[in-house]
Amino acid sequence: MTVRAPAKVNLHLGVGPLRPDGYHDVITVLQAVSLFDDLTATTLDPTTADPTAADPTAADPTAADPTTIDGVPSGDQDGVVVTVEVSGEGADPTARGPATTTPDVSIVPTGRDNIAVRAAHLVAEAAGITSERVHLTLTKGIPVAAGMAGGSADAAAALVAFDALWQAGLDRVALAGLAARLGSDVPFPLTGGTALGTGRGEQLTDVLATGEYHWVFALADGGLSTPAVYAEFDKLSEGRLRTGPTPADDVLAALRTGDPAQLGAALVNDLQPAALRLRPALRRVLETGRELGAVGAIVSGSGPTCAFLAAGATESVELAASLAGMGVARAVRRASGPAAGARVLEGPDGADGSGGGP
Ligand SMILES: C[C@](O)(CO)[C@H](O)COP(=O)(O)OP(=O)(O)OC[C@H]1O[C@@H](n2ccc(N)nc2=O)[C@H](O)[C@@H]1O
Ligand SMILES: Nc1ncnc2c1ncn2[C@@H]1O[C@H](COP(=O)(O)OP(=O)(O)OP(=O)(O)O)[C@@H](O)[C@H]1O
Repeated sequence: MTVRAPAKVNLHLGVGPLRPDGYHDVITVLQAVSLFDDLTATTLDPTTADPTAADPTAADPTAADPTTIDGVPSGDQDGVVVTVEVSGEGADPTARGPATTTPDVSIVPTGRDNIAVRAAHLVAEAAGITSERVHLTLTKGIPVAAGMAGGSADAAAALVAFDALWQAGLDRVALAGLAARLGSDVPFPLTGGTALGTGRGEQLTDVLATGEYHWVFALADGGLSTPAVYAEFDKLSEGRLRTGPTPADDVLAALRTGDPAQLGAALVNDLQPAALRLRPALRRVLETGRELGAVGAIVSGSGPTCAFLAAGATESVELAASLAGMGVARAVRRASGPAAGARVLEGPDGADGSGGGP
């Protein structure tokens, strides 16, 4: 069973003050873009050891209660064992070179703190599955800790995959409820397209959007931690009277016209000053993209990826080539939006699932 899920870019990210629960109210407009992670779930014979698997019982040092991680069952209480193998973006570099002692947010964990594993345990709980052994292969095209919701895409893909694999019969509303328990960004890659997010970003409504948008992403070396960027936002807001998050009217109006130049001029990210404080070098990346003709330039979500909107497909090819030539980014990727949400590429029997998905 293989499920593909998309990355996102925030076209508007208005952030309100810190709430008592540690989150911020946001008003955000999210667009899914054609950078994808593929998740393949393979049911294993419970009696066969998997030599490629990481230790599934490796403890999460941050988990005080070993039976849950952030309120989500960890799997310790049942016989559901999920192992993980990662390739592409964020695959553990210690597999290729000397071990590093510094924790690196841009490395994808392969233990039970992988968000796709946590999603699997949530579906197991909902479906009453108590004993299964599954191996997950994550083929990551979405950069990690990059502000493009790669982990959230994997979680959404896992929800869709395990719902189908274990015949849990979860409808869209039930899947979105489990997604919101895993993270504020997780409901969006289930549906994809373009949507308005409120609350902490998890409450989604459709928006009227016309046209196809051509994006160029400048990927950075290393990631940024989302909580650290929100904390920096709070520091920068100290002493300022912040009311609610800024509304997204300009972006919503631009999306109705389908005009990239209008959308480019309307892009807003309230987390951008915080991301730039933590990564001052991103200023030059944004300036370079603008100088090279991007009609919009913004830090994607919590960063450090910079997102550039091009006037059209041809312009995006030129912009990507020029940006790559300037050497301001680790890598440059082109993508278009809106992209579809999480969908089954191949069913459990190897059948093409292109007509399927939630
Ligand atoms: C920056 C965005 O990517 C924009 O879409 C999202 O707001 C982040 O969503 P996410 O990565 O799914 O974040 P979560 O896993 O829900 O929360 C991680 C941490 O980010 C901070 N956080 C997240 C969402 C939010 N509305 N307010 C916050 O302050 C909190 O410190 C929280 O503990
Ligand atoms: N399947 C996964 N893929 C990527 N990161 C994961 C995964 N599972 C857990 N993580 C952890 O989650 C952290 C955030 O990774 P992610 O790629 O989702 O960041 P992000 O794109 O900045 O998130 P967002 O845009 O939703 O704030 C990473 O530091 C990583 O250690």
